[in-house]
Amino acid sequence: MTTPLHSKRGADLLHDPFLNKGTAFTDAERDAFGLRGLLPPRVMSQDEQMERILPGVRSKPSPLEQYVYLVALHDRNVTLFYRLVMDHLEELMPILYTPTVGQACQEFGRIFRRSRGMYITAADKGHVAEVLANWPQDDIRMIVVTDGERILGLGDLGANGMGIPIGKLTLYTACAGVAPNQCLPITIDVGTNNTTLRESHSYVGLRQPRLRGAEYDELLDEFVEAVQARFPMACLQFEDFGNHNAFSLLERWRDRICTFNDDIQGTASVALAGLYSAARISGTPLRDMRLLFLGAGEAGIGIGDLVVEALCSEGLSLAEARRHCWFVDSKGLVEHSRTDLAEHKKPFAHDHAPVKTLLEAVESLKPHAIIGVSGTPNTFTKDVLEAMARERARPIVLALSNPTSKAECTALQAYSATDGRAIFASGSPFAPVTYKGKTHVPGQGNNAYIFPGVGLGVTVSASSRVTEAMFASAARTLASMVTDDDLAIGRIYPSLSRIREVSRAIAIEVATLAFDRGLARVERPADIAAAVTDAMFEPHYVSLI
Ligand SMILES: O=C([O-])CC(=O)C(=O)O
Ligand SMILES: [Mg+2]
Repeated sequence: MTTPLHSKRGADLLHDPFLNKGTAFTDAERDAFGLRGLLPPRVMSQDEQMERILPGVRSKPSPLEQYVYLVALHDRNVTLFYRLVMDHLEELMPILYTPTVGQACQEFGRIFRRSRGMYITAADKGHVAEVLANWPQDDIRMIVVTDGERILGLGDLGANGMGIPIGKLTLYTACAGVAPNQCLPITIDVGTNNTTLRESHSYVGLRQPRLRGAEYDELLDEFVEAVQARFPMACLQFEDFGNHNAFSLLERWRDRICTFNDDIQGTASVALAGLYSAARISGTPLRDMRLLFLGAGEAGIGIGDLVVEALCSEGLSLAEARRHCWFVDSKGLVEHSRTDLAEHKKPFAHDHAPVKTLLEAVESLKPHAIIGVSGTPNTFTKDVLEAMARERARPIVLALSNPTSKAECTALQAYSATDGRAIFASGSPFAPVTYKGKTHVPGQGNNAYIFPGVGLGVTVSASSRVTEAMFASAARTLASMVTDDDLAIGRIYPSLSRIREVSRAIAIEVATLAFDRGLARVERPADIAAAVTDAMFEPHYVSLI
C-alpha cells in the first residue's frame, strides 16, 4: 500500500482546486480516493481538457466574460488554469491582467463569486494577527497587498481593488513559476473616498471614508508586523497605494523586511530596460539623454531614481545624473521656484523658468524621451508628438499609464505624428500598427517583465531584503534579452512569448545578488541557475498515488 500524498477523498478532493484534476483523475485514483460515480466515466488527458476549455474561453462575447470564465476555471482546477494560461500567455495576459483586470476591479462586486485571498479591514485593528491565522496555508512566500487607493490609473476603487493583487500573483505563477499555493493576495480595506462606488449596491467593501493619518499608519504597522510573524519567509509587495502612502511605506520598511513597491521599483526597472534598448536604436546612450516625465508620482519618481542610480554607476555625480530627469506634474514643470512641491519631487526641481504645459516643456528642453506616467489619457497630443519629432530623429515615447484607456497616447498616434520615427512602448498592450507600409510592433513597458522574476529570485534565495541593486540588475538582464530582430520591428522589449525565459534569467541574477550580499536565508546551492529552474512550478498533474 502506498501512502496518499494528502488525506482528502471524494467530494472534498474534487472541491480542492489545488488537487482537483476533474475528468483527468485516473481510474486508479478514482478507486483509491472514493471518486467512483462522482465523475463522468471517460478519463481525459490534460491535453484533451485543454481542447475543451480553450474554445470555451474564446466563445465568450467580451474580455470581461472571458475573465469571469477563467476565474471560474481557477476556482475549480488551478493546474489546468495555469496550463492554459502558460500555453496561451500572449492571448490571455490582456484578460487576466491589464487592461481587462482594470474593468474587473471596476465591476468586482457584480462579478464576485468565490472569495480569494484575504481582506484585512479597519475594523480588524488590534486583531490582525488573529485574522491572518485564518489563512489555511503556512508556507506563504509571495504576498501582494493593496489598499485600493490608486488602482492602475483608475483611481480609488476601495476593496474592489482586490483584482490587482490576484492578477499580479497570477503572473508570478504564469510568468515565473512561483508556486500558486505559496502566493497570497491581500486587500487592506480602510474604506474608500469614491462615494459613488461606496453607495453602489454591489460594493463589497466597508462603507466608510478612508482612514488617514495615525490610524492608517497604526493599522499598516500592525499588518506588516503580523505578516512577519505569520509568514516570516514571505516577500511583501505593495501595489497600487496612493502616492503618499506608497512612498512612506517603502521608506519605513525597505531596510527592515523583505518588501518592495512594484509601482515605484518594478515600473522603474522596466522603464530603464526600455531606455537601454531605445539607446540601441537611436544611437544616443542613456548618459546623453534628457528625459521628460509627465507625472511625478510613484512611477515617475521611481524611474527617475533608478535612472539616476544607473547614471551614477557610470561615473556621473548625483547632481549631474538628476539633471537628466525633468518632470511636468499637474501644475507644470517641476522647477526651483515652485513652492508647492511634495518632498519626493524636490530632488528633481532644477533651475528653469516656470512652464505651464507639457508642450512648452518639450519645446524648451528638447528631450530625447517623453515618459507618460500621469494616469491621464490624450496628454501626448499631436502637438507634443510633432514637437518631439522636430527635435529628434528617433523620439522615444513611453505611454506607460494603465489600463489602455489611460495611456497618454495610442501606438497609432505616436507613429503617425512622428512620421513613423517614434520608438514607442506602452504599459498596456497595443496591437501592431502598419504605417506607410512598415509594421511597427509596440513593446509592453509593464512591470510584468520584472516583478515575477524578482519574486522568484527572492523566494529561491529566501532573501531578507529586496534591494535597488536587484532592480538595476533586472533592468540590465531584461535589456540584454532584446534582440536586433526585436529592435528592427520597433520593439524595445523581448516578445511576451519569452517571458518565462526572461523571468528565469532575472531570478538567477537576483538570487545571485542575494547570496553574494549575504541576504539569503538558505544555503547557497552549488548551481543557482539549476536551483531556480527546479523551483519553477510546472502545471502538470502529479499522480496522487
Ligand atoms: O498593473 C499594471 O499593469 C502595471 C502597474 O503596476 C500599474 O499600472 O499600476
Ligand atoms: Mg500597479
